[in-house]
Amino acid sequence: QSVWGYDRDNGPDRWHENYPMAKGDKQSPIEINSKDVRHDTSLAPWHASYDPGAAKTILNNGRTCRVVFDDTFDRSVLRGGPLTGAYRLRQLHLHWGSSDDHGSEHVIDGVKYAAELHMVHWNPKHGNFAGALKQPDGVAVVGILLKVGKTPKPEMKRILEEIDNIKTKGKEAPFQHFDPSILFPKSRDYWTYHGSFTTPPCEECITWILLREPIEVSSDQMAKLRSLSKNGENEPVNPLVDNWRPLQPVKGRIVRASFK
Ligand SMILES: NS(=O)(=O)c1cc(F)cc(F)c1
Ligand SMILES: [Zn+2]
Repeated sequence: QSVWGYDRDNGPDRWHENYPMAKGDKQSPIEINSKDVRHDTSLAPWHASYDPGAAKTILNNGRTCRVVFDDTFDRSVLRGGPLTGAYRLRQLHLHWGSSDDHGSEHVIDGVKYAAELHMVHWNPKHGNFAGALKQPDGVAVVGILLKVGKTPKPEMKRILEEIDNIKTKGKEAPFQHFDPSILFPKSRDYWTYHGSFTTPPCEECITWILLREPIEVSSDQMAKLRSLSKNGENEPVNPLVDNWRPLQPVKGRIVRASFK
């Protein structure tokens, strides 16, 4: 029984065999087509108030690089936008490609970005994260697109500097005193739609808040991400790349924009 992944024998086309939700009609990611987007003037701005002390560790789980936060109380929260109430920051992670011309999960008017960063928050009215997964308003993910450019965002350095300590699957390192809101681009413009986890169990519990403005990383920083291995330290190196899910059918969903 092979655990899910992104290879031929355990990849996105086979996830539905163990995770039936993968064939649902509110799956993510999707392509954002500006011509189909509706500008919703009633959409409020979103606000993140994160406690840098909530950051705990960074780990390589063989499928992504993930930073974990203390979410035992309303310590780092996301409010506003399409959301009702305060959602607690639980973790952030990334998806990226094997080269700079692809790797993001969401695609914007046909454009693929080198990577996509997800900040995962859950609604404490549902008790715990596992309970929130079962609710349509259970989880909110802020998605940030990463593009390769000449003026990389210095704030990304902190995460990428840690990569050397978590090269192989299962490696974890302390990651403290980190406020992820420094990663946000200048503009707060966003698209929002209702969708799912882009990985198993593919539960349809996510209010996506996808930021319109990408942040910049350098090609060297992308190479650093690609130096992570899917395998453990005593196994052959298996580059952790292309951990993105292909586009899923929109199935009539409306994507709203906070901007004109
Ligand atoms: N990629 S994603 O943001 O939909 C996601 C969120 C999550 F909480 C756990 C996952 F495994 C994946
Ligand atoms: Zn993700």
